Amino acid sequence: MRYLISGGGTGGHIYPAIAIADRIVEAEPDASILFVGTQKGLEMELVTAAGYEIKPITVSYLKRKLSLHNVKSLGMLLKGLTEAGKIIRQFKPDWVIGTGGYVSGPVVYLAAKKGIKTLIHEQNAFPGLTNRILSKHVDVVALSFEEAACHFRKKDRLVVTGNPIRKEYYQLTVDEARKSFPEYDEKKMVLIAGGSGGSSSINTAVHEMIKHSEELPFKLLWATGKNHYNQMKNIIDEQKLKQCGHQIVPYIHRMPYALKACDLVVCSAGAITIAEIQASEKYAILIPKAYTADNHQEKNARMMESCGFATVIREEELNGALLYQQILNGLLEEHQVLELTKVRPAVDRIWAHLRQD
Ligand SMILES: CC(=O)N[C@H]1[C@@H](OP(=O)(O)OP(=O)(O)OC[C@H]2O[C@@H](n3ccc(=O)[nH]c3=O)[C@H](O)[C@@H]2O)O[C@H](CO)[C@@H](O)[C@@H]1O
Repeated sequence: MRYLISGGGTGGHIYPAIAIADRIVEAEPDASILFVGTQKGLEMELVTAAGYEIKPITVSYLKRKLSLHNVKSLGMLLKGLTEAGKIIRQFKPDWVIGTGGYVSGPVVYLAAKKGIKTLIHEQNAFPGLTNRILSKHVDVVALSFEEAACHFRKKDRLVVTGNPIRKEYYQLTVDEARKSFPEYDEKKMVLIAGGSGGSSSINTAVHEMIKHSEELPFKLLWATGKNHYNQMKNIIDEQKLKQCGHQIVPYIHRMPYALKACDLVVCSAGAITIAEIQASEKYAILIPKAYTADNHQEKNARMMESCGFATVIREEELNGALLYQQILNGLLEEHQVLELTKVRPAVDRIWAHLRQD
């Protein structure tokens, strides 16, 4: 079978698409898979690194109010629809799958109009605009949370699958993962990341905390986010940081290993990151990004907190001293983590729907 997959913009849309592709290939090794993204998006790098072919189309996001930007975006959307149409005609997919982000809009919409089978996946309890529009046209709307259902009108096509994550999260052992990080052997390893784009509030608090980094009883693996990296490197004493055994990087490419190896995670509360933390069986300090649609990151974080799997710090109360204290508490106390054996991987549920024609 032939599968065209589109999802982009941020890691939270791209990694689920890769996880679904990996599951398809596992079940159907001779399947043909092609991704569609935008030239500027993170998807070009991440999808290629995962070993799949990706073709670009031209699209841009729409602002919620009238603006010159929207006039330009509509022009780009028309161009994107033409380009998506050409890719669909040439590739002749049996299924078209969208995992959100505005790039998936024209691809999935055109495929549905042409009568090709379509599935979209929504990662959050509050669905994104592209998926809400597409849901009226597609065959299957796969949800990660039951709570998302009330935002969709056509209930007959909704299925709850959970969030698909890459299989390494279920397969890696802590011992295997730790071999990739021998430098953290004698102190606890704390992983810090602010989602695929990084978080300036987390970076600022970490910077405040590491001013006295030689005294910290743990070592950091700190991903600043690519756009924040140069600025952070300019204001911290990187040499001193290194001497104390901490690492600062723009982006962690081997996140399954880092998450499995670490003793504690500090991160923002994107839906995919949370699914990965659960699968890695780690306790987390979650700092939800405050400006997300319907404040969905705080809802994700509170759900983890209410189950006892995380401590939540709101961005407005975050500072270096509080972060330090919560990391110490997180490392010292015994915490409960999700029992993985009770969870059926979401990719299996999604695959079950793709298999039914
Ligand atoms: C600001 C915003 O609206 N963010 C949204 C976006 O975030 P974002 O892309 O940050 O989404 P997530 O936190 O869910 O996922 C980030 C992904 O990037 C990976 N990663 C991250 C950092 C790094 O250095 N290396 C790395 O590999 C993580 O392991 C994860 O797989 O999509 C998510 C899923 O739709 C939403 O829940 C988030 O609210």
